[in-house]
Amino acid sequence: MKHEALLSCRGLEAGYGASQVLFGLDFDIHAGEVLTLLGRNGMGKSTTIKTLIGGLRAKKGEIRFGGKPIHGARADAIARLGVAIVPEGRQCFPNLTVREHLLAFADNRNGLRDAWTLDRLYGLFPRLKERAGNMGNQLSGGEQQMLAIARALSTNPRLLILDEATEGLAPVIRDEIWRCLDQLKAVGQTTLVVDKYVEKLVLLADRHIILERGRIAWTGSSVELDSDRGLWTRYLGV
Ligand SMILES: Nc1ncnc2c1ncn2[C@@H]1O[C@H](COP(=O)(O)OP(=O)(O)OP(=O)(O)O)[C@@H](O)[C@H]1O
Repeated sequence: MKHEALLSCRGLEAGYGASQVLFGLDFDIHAGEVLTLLGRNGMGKSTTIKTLIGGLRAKKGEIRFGGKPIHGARADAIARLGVAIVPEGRQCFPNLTVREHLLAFADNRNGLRDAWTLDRLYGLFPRLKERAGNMGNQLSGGEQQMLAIARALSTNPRLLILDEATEGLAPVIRDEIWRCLDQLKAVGQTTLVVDKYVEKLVLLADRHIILERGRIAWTGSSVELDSDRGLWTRYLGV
């Protein structure tokens, strides 16, 4: 028997005021899976994420996390259940050191095995260990992004969400983020990724959802997406 999904959406509709953006999304994220949300600009990826994390209220439909309904729950309550987001734009604190960032939010309230300790986080991002005593405002953009990911992991989330985590980063730093994703997948961290580097994501992720004007246009495995370049041109503009 298949286990219940960690997160499931049914008939999810959301938007801003009178303008509807999501028109009935149905999808599941299973524990241990790396899932991507793909689609051209303005197709509803960020809106989907905002709705999942309680930043925007669903107009219709259902979101369940760990079996509990969370549509209608507040963002802080959803975070406490174990959903952590690495937002676009990183948002590090200028006056906290790297180490302080990683300790200030550290928690394992959901009792995950193999919790993310400071040592494990430094193992994932050796660069952060070298910069442990530096303030947030002394870090490069790439280091801030690594710190944002490490900080989210320090809360030991059951679901990690990366929203355009490689946006604006130099290729060499982007590679660090891909390497991190690969390691997260190897240790079974359930992760939802929004990013535009499809050629990397088919190597790193298990499954993909393509959004087209607020609807799921296609969903399938990395092998399926990799072998159907028509999807790339039709829906992803690559
Ligand atoms: N705060 C907002 N108020 C009103 N409309 C919005 C708001 N945020 C997004 N939209 C609209 O919702 C639609 C979906 O946007 P969304 O940001 O979810 O797309 P996206 O797929 O994440 O694309 P992008 O990569 O450009 O962010 C777009 O038409 C956008 O203009």
